[in-house]
Amino acid sequence: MTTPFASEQEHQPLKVALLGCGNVGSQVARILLQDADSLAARTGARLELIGIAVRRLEAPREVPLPAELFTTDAESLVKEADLVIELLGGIEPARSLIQTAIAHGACVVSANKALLAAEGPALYEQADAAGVQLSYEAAVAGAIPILRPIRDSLSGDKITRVLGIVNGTTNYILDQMDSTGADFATALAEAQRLGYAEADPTADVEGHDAAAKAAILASLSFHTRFALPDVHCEGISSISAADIEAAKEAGLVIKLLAIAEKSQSADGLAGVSVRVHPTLLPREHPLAAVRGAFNAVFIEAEYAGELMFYGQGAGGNPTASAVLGDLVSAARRIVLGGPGRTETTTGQVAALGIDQVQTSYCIGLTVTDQPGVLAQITQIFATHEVSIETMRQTIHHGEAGEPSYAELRIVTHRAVESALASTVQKIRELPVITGVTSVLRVEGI
Ligand SMILES: NC(=O)C1=CN([C@@H]2O[C@H](COP(=O)(O)OP(=O)(O)OC[C@H]3O[C@@H](n4cnc5c(N)ncnc54)[C@H](O)[C@@H]3O)[C@@H](O)[C@H]2O)C=CC1
Ligand SMILES: N[C@@H](CC=O)C(=O)O
Ligand code: NA
Repeated sequence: MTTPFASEQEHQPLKVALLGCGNVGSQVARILLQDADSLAARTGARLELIGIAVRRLEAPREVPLPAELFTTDAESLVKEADLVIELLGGIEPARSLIQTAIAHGACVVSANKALLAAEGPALYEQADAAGVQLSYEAAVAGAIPILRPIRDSLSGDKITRVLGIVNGTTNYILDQMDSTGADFATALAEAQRLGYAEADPTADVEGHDAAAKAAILASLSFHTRFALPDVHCEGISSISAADIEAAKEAGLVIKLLAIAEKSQSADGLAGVSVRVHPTLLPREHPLAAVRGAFNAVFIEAEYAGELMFYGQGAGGNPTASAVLGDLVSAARRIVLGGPGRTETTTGQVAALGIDQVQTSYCIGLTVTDQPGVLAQITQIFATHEVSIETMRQTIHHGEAGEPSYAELRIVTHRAVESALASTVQKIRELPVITGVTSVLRVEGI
């Protein structure tokens, strides 16, 4: 019986350069060395790790690796390689080193969503022109195979909507706050300790990491290059314990979602809305069950219907799994020959601004407890053509002469964001309103 890689014995080893030896890089190096035989069998050529670019040769390392592999000369290392794995993070020198690798004919594997969201189109074009592969499965939802299914398995379908929990750190924080009552700072510190968070966790907490992933997901799903400025981004730093508690009472859960969906602006322009923001979901929604640092991407496609991809979106080993999958795939292409995968940009749809988004909203208000208050509020909703789905009122009776007040939680039908914003603005101006405690978007109701 012949193996698919009859040339296995003959093909010369492929030289692999690794840039970065942090959480992910150290695990990639370990697996490349430890699983060298099985990787060679699957690839048809040995994947020979020729060097690891680091900042300091003597830095203490949690994963023991042969000292002779370390170098501080990333540039020279890249020029010798057939395959380059970029796990430095950040824009520079990652971008220049990837450009050098491509110019020298190397295939590149990267997990750097920040770079790909900012500079992806230029890099893909350079790679296409050079006939080499630039792969980045690890950049979105870590270990979960999601980019390849969107690009390849669903290439005969039409994706209409993508909803993703694509940042493990924020999902971990929100889940800890929801399930254990942990405070924000403690949950964040634990996510950092577990290796989920970015070097600067602001990128996680403020939604920038998820926004970069949303741009990549939207680009592949809608065959159009979306970049970071196309993504509306709100993080979770304004989510309070009270918001979590109120959501719980209403049978909802707060998740930071990356959303990319086909939509239409008020004036009929077809486009795609790409956004990241805290979102209320019913507790029975499949994404509500995604706990801890896990990620999941929920896709709606015209023919496939609903699909959900679930798994570990962060951490050294899970991310290394996706990196190595890309590496083996790129190496096989070198062994077998043939063209690499290319991005398609045939969609050319417009990115819609956040003011044109249509979704449901949950608005928390505190109001004075007096006759006619609800009528004033509902009148404003009616004037702005925002339809109310449910309204819940809790009266708090004042103690020791304090006046009583009411807490209102109003959930709307789908409404246009700009109309909702004007509604909330007018409500704030009502003398009977003592506070707008939260305005959160709702999906899945
Ligand atoms: N940690 C995770 O769970 C995931 C990380 N990623 C991405 O993978 C990449 C790597 O992430 P981590 O390993 O977590 O980061 P890290 O911060 O643990 O590792 C990066 C390493 O690169 C080194 N480095 C930075 N600039 C360098 C330079 N100029 N020369 C030599 N070394 C340099 C740093 O000293 C550090 O050791 C990032 O792009 C990140 O966004 C993607 C998915 C999940
Ligand atoms: N910091 C990111 C790591 C993976 O991309 C996260 O928390 O998900
Ligand atoms: Na992935």
